[in-house]
Amino acid sequence: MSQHENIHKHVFSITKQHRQALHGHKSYILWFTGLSGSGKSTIANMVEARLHAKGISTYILDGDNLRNGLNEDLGFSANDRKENIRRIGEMSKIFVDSGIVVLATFISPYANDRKDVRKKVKTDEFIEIYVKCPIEACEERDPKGLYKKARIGEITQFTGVSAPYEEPENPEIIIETSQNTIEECVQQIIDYLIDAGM
Ligand SMILES: Nc1ncnc2c1ncn2[C@@H]1O[C@H](COP(=O)(O)OS(=O)(=O)O)[C@@H](OP(=O)(O)O)[C@H]1O
Ligand SMILES: Nc1ncnc2c1ncn2[C@@H]1O[C@H](COP(=O)(O)OP(=O)(O)O)[C@@H](O)[C@H]1O
Repeated sequence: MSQHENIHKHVFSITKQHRQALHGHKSYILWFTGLSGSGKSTIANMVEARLHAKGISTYILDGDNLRNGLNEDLGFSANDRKENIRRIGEMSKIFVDSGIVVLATFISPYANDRKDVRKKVKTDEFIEIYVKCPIEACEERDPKGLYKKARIGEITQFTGVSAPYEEPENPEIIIETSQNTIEECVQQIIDYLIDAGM
């Protein structure tokens, strides 16, 4: 017997469409993926400020922040990362249903885990942004000193050093943070959203 057999979905009268109409805009997920130090949080922070200034309701879900709360029980094994991304995917879907634009900033190194999130929402509600930056540049930045610790073995399973990162094959947007300024990367995302009517 399925454990879900006795769980019945309740349909409420106020729907995503009602909430979107109240907000006056579409809701969707901007999914930032990339190495530690590639610029996910920096860019998402500025994109959110630009959207907020236009009257768009937003929320940032960030790896470090969520791992101090909802996901405090998870580490960095492949299975724990999968569960991390699964939970964030479910949360992101709830945000989309509530009419809010989600900016999710997670390394999310496994292509299949990202694909699973994509499948949870409609095609145009998931915008994958590959925050592309060579590991050498990320390591040079090392904003939290984590690469240094990973190189001397103080942190294990560190993405790009002792754990894999699978590059997105077909992301909606690629920003190259070692080639372009922060402002240029932010503008590239804003331009995409304007072109897509978001
Ligand atoms: N082993 C290891 N590998 C990668 N990252 C590590 C690790 N240990 C701690 N950290 C810190 O955790 C942040 C990444 O968390 P995420 O939830 O985004 O990771 S994942 O998507 O589940 O792979 C990551 O944040 P960012 O630097 O902002 O990417 C690090 O600060
Ligand atoms: N073009 C750029 N885009 C994003 N970040 C940049 C860029 N150029 C330099 N940086 C710097 O790189 C660092 C990126 O750190 P962070 O945003 O925390 O990365 P992540 O969230 O991916 O770990 C910041 O110190 C930021 O100022």
